[in-house]
Amino acid sequence: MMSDVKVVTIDGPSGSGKGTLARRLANRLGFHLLDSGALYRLTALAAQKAGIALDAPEVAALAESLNVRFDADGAAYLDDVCVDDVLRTEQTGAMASQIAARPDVRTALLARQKAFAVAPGLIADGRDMGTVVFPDAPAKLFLDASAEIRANRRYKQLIERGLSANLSALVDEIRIRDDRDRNRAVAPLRPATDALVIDSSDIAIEAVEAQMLEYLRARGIC
Ligand SMILES: Nc1ncnc2c1ncn2[C@@H]1O[C@H](COP(=O)(O)OP(=O)(O)O)[C@@H](O)[C@H]1O
Ligand SMILES: Nc1ccn([C@H]2C[C@H](O)[C@@H](COP(=O)(O)OP(=O)(O)O)O2)c(=O)n1
Repeated sequence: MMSDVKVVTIDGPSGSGKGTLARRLANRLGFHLLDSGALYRLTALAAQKAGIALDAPEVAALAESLNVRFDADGAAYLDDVCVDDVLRTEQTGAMASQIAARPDVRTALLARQKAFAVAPGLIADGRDMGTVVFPDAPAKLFLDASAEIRANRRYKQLIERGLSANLSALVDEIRIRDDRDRNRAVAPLRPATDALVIDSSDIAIEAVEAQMLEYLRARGIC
């Protein structure tokens, strides 16, 4: 039952470190992991593959019937084909942000996200984990960092993967995506009123994790 499951939510804008910290905490605590952004990205890719416009009402039906799975490393499969490389690009992130503004798409993905809450616990990474999907979660975190620092992190990540990147274009893209995610009518990106907000602009990953663990210990999660 949901109440037996310790749900920890981590929300925040692109490049704030949600995915990195969610993985680290899930490994450390032996909890399951929900990468909710991947579901929005997969829906956008499925729409593209089916030739459906991102603003068409058919996208919600597609989201509902999505044939997806994640392997043990978190790599995503759409219709049994690994799509992880294309899934993680900035272009797919931008498409995901567009379809994510549709209320019917968000509703279509809700039950699928809630189903990830399985004992002993879940680390849920996204934009509305603490506000909409798991409003009763006993622990809520919100990660932030300046747009410049987040774009810089993304730049380094892309270069490390051997991909080309343009820093000033990344700053612009991050600002556009932030703006869309923060100002949409349904489930906008914002901290839950009971979330611990951590600005990681000047804090190393290990120190962010230490702050999160201290918060989780204080709430009896670990
Ligand atoms: N506190 C931090 N300091 C420096 N780099 C960080 C920090 N947090 C995350 N990163 C790096 O920033 C990049 C983006 O992090 P990621 O976890 O993918 O962010 P998000 O899931 O919020 O988009 C990764 O390369 C990650 O290693
Ligand atoms: N819970 C969520 C997760 C993602 N989204 C949307 C908005 C985001 O810009 C896109 C992509 O999210 P994702 O977390 O994969 O992106 P980042 O890794 O933070 O760059 O999906 C959302 O609306 N709600």
